[in-house]
Formats: sequence, C-alpha cells, structure tokens
Amino acid sequence: MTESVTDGRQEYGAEDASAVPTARQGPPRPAAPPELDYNGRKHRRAMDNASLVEMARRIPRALAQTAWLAWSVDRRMAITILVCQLMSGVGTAVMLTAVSKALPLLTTADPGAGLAQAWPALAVAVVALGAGSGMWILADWATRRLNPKIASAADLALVDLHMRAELSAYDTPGFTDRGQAAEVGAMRAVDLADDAKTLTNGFVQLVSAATVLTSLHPLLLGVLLLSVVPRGLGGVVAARIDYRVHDRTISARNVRGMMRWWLTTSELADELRANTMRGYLHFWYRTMCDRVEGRELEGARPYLWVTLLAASLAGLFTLGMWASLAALVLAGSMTTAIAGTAIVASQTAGRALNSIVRYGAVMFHHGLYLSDYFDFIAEVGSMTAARGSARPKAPEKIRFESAGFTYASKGTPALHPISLTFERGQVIALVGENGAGKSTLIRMLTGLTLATEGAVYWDDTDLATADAEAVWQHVGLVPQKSGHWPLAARENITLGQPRHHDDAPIWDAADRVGMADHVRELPDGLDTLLARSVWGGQELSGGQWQRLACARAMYRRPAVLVLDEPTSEMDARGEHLIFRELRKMAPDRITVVVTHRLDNVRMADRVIVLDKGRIREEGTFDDLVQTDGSLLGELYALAQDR
Ligand SMILES: Nc1ncnc2c1ncn2[C@@H]1O[C@H](COP(=O)(O)OP(=O)(O)OP(=O)(O)O)[C@@H](O)[C@H]1O
Repeated sequence: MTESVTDGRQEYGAEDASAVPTARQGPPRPAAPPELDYNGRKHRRAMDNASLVEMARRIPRALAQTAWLAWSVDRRMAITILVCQLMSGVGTAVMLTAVSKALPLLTTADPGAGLAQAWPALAVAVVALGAGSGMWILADWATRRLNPKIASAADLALVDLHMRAELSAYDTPGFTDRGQAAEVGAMRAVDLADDAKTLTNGFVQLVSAATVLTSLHPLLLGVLLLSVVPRGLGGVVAARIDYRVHDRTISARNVRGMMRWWLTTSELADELRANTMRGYLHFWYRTMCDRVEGRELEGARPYLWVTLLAASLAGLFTLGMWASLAALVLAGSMTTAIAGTAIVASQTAGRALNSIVRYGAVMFHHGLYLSDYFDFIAEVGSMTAARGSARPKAPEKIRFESAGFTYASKGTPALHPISLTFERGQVIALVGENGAGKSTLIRMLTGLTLATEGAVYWDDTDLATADAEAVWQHVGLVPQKSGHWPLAARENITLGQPRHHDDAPIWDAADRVGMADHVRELPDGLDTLLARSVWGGQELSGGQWQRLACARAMYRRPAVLVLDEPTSEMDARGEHLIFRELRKMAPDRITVVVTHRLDNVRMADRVIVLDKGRIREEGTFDDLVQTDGSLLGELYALAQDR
C-alpha cells in the first residue's frame, strides 16, 4: 500500500520503501539523510591494512583480554575453567594412548585372547573419556557463572566512565559512535568466556591428539592439518567481511537508533502529529533502514562465496587425508591397527581443529569489538575528571581571573577572558541573548569545565587543581534541560544526596516549589514512580518537572546554587514562588540565575550582561535599564513591547 502524506508542498511515499519521493511540479525532492562517517574511517583503515597473520594475532590478544576480564570478576571460576581444560586434555591423551595400546591386541588372530589382554587398556580409555567429559561439564558450569559477571562488569565500566568523563569528551569528534561500538563490545562480553573456553579446549584437545598422532606416524599430523586450513582461512575472511559490514553501518545504525527514540516517545508525539512531520520522518527513517539493509546485503554474497570455497577445499583435503592413510597401509608402512588408532585420533583432532577454526573466527570477531571496547575505555579513562587533589570548602568568593573558554570544535572563544567576582550572600543574574556565553560561564563557575585561558578560583583554590567531586559537593545546579528521571518522586528530589530516614526535608523542598500538594495526591505519594512509560508510573507536566528540579537543588542546600532558566516552563505563581525562595535562601550561598524573563532580574543584587562572549555591562537592574545604550535596557524594552 502506498499512502501519500501531503503537507501542501511535499509528498513522500510514506509506506512503500521503494517510493522515494519523486519531484512533481516544483517542490524540491527531499535529500537523503547525510552520510555520517567520522568514526568508520579509522576502523576501515585498520581492517584494510590488517593481513591475515596480523588478524590471527588478535586471537591471543582477545583471549588474554577475556582472561583478564574473567580474572578480575571471579578468580575462583577462572581457575576452575583453566584446571578443567588442562584435565580434559590430559583425559584425551590418556584415552588415545590407551586405545593405541588396545587396538593392536584386539586385531590379533585370537580376538578372545586379545580382548582379555586389552581390557585394562580399554577400561582406562573409558574412564579417561568419562573424566574428560566431566571436566568439560564442570568448565561449562563455571563459564555460565562467569559470563553474566563479565557482561555486567564490562557494561558497568562503560556506563561509569561516561558519567565520570570530562564534559569535553562529548565534544570529541565521533565520541558517540565510538561509544556505540564499545557498547557492542560490552554486549558481546556475554559470550566471551564461553567462546574462549571452547577455543582453548580445542587447543588442548588438539595438542593431546597431535602428540598421539605424531607418535604413530609423523606424516599424519601434516595431512590432518591440511584438511582444516582452508576452513580456518575461510572463517577468518568471512569474519572480516562481517565486521566490515558492521563497521560500515555503525554510524547509520547509531543515528537511526537516536531518531527512533524521537519518533516513538510520547514527549514529541504532539509536535510530530500536529505539524504533519510523519511523512518526512518516515522517509528519513526508511532511508536509513534501506542504507543499513543495503550494506548488509552487499556483504552477503562475498560471505557466501568465501564459505562455499572454504568448505569445498576442506572436503577435498579430507578426502586426500583418507587416501593417504589407505596408501600407507597398502604400501605396508603402517599396520591396519595403527591406521585404526589414527582414525580415532584424527576424529578427535579434527573435532578439536574445527573448534579452533570456528571459535578462532568467533574470537577474532570478538577481538575486533573488544578492541573497540578497550580502546574506548582507555580513551574515556584518560578524559575522566581527575584534575587535582585540593578539596575546596564552601566558597565565600568565586573569582574569574582573565578566565575564558573555547570549545574544542570551535575556533573562536565562547567566553573571552573575563575577570569578575561572585560573593556569598549575593544573587547574581546573568543576562544576554542566545549564544552570549551564559551557560558556558556557569559551567566554568561550577567546575564542570575548566577555563581554557586564565583561571577560576573558589576562594584560594584554582579549580584546575581541585578534585572535581569535592567541588560538586558544594554545587546545586538546575540546568536548562534537567532529567525527567524514571525514579520515584522521593529519589527525584533527593538524587545526588545521601538518603535520610526523615522525609521532612523532602516535603520541605517540595513545599518550597509548590509541589507538596501534588506529590501528596500521587497514588503512592513520595514513592510514586515518575515515568509514564513504566507500568504504574505517573507523568508530570513540563512546569512540574522544572519545579522538581528546583526542589532537588534546594534540598541539597548548596553553597553555590546555579539555575539556568529554571522557570521557563512554569506558570506565574510557580515562578514567583521560586524567585521568592531563592531570595530567602540567598544569605548562606552564592546564587547565580540565568533568565530571559527580565522582570525576574529585578530581585538580583547584581546583573551581569553578556554579549558575544564578553561582559557588556554590570550593575543593579535599575541602574542598567536607565543607562542610555544599555543592552539590558533594550532587551527589557523589547520584552515589555511584546
Ligand atoms: N558543546 C559545545 N560545543 C561547541 N560549541 C558550543 C557548545 N556549547 C555551546 N557552544 C557555543 O558556545 C557559544 C555560547 O553558548 P552558551 O550555551 O554558553 O550560550 P547561552 O548564552 O547560554 O545561550 P542560550 O541563552 O541560548 O542558552 C555559542 O556560540 C554556542 O554555539
């Protein structure tokens, strides 16, 4: 079915994938979403440069990384697996040796006498086989205990690093993409221990079987190896194709995943519908799906050819092995009994080699994702907010000394070097047009970012030398966009503070922002989950969420209280209440408020007007609005003239 969604200017084939919009009379055809490919380049270069030998080298590295992860989460289980692997290898060697001893006895002229002589060796073979299987089962149990622990630890490390990274990390080109690739690495960690165990078990079994095979006839091992080499190479090349497809689609999948949230969340459902955005967004999303799908399909054909070729060659080489065995027996170079043992040993070695090839390819594949994971961990690890050890007290004064800030991605400063002081007891209003640098100044003031020029001091402590967490202990921040945390109302107020048994301060904070009555009316009061998308959860209005963010900052009773447009979604009563509370709380702290509602600025002791990253004017509200040519005066007049 093809449905056309018309907004009067453009038409999109909204349901049919092939119906990429066609230009009719006049309206321009919408462009496909741009190719986003900042991160892929690095990986593709690495992939293209890597020879098979180099790629195979990744396997031991992946095994070592897995072993390290296993060791760090549960040493007991890691040792159990190792011991079981070795024991199962010993079991195989004992079993094969016992078979090689028993078979010549069984092929004598008198089978009865042969059996009587061979039974101890056969019994040893059976016990060794059973013990080997037991070891394998034990290793399996240990791996199952290890897998979820490795997965949680890998995921936790990733999430935690994100939370500890300097804000500038998010501005690094390709950061989100690399984060996504690392997430895939962390997700793959679920299977890591299992696959590593199967691979190493293959090695152990192979060594056992190869030792026995070589002792029977040196030629046998070479012939056996030949039968699995093609499959091994095929597996590695196929994994390489797979990873390249993954790598070529990661940016598209990443941006599609982000857009998916925007398209399905109730928060944007009104805007999307009422503004007839669905047609274009459907086209956009479909194009991304097609892009990913197309690249995956492109990889399917070479994948098929490689695996087919590898399997055919492997078949031919296996045939060759059987022919060689027959030739050796016919030429009298090998007895039938030894050939029989060789068959049993070659079965074991063949299975082991197959495991090595199969799981070697899997581990190689894991290795690529794991390297993404570890690279990202190292990258973000070096970007965590570890600045210095000074632990500043609640500041009496915050001083900017020629402090400026330039974002890494920008050539010009967002804030040119400025010098000014914020004092305890004062309410300071920051005013300025969009992009003037207010939020940037706030981030510097609270130590969220460090000045790229000059310095910011909390009393005598340069924030560049201070422990970031120790600084933030004294901060309460209401950012422009605060989190609608899918937690209970109680946690939404206390988040970031130690939990107390007494609810009185929580109700007090709710009361200060005019939310106490509403919270009382919620089905479970403070315990009500504030997330409509979760079963039993409740939703708040935009203004109510803002009130809760203010309550959270007030509950902290911080020495530095910073609010970035805290009342933009609030009604007049809420706004009045918040500013009244701020004034009441002001004597014990440094209060900084950013607001575009200039009537509120009156309550500030001091107004700082920023313009294009510079301080344009500073003083009391009344003085500034009455000054000729004042930007505040002009903005205020415009606000009155609305
Ligand atoms: N993460 C960032 N990376 C690069 N540039 C940024 C970043 N954040 C802000 N900027 C730029 O820095 C300048 C100052 O931005 P800032 O957010 O401080 O302005 P603002 O005064 O708070 O604006 P608004 O009133 O719109 O909130 C702007 O030019 C903005 O584009």
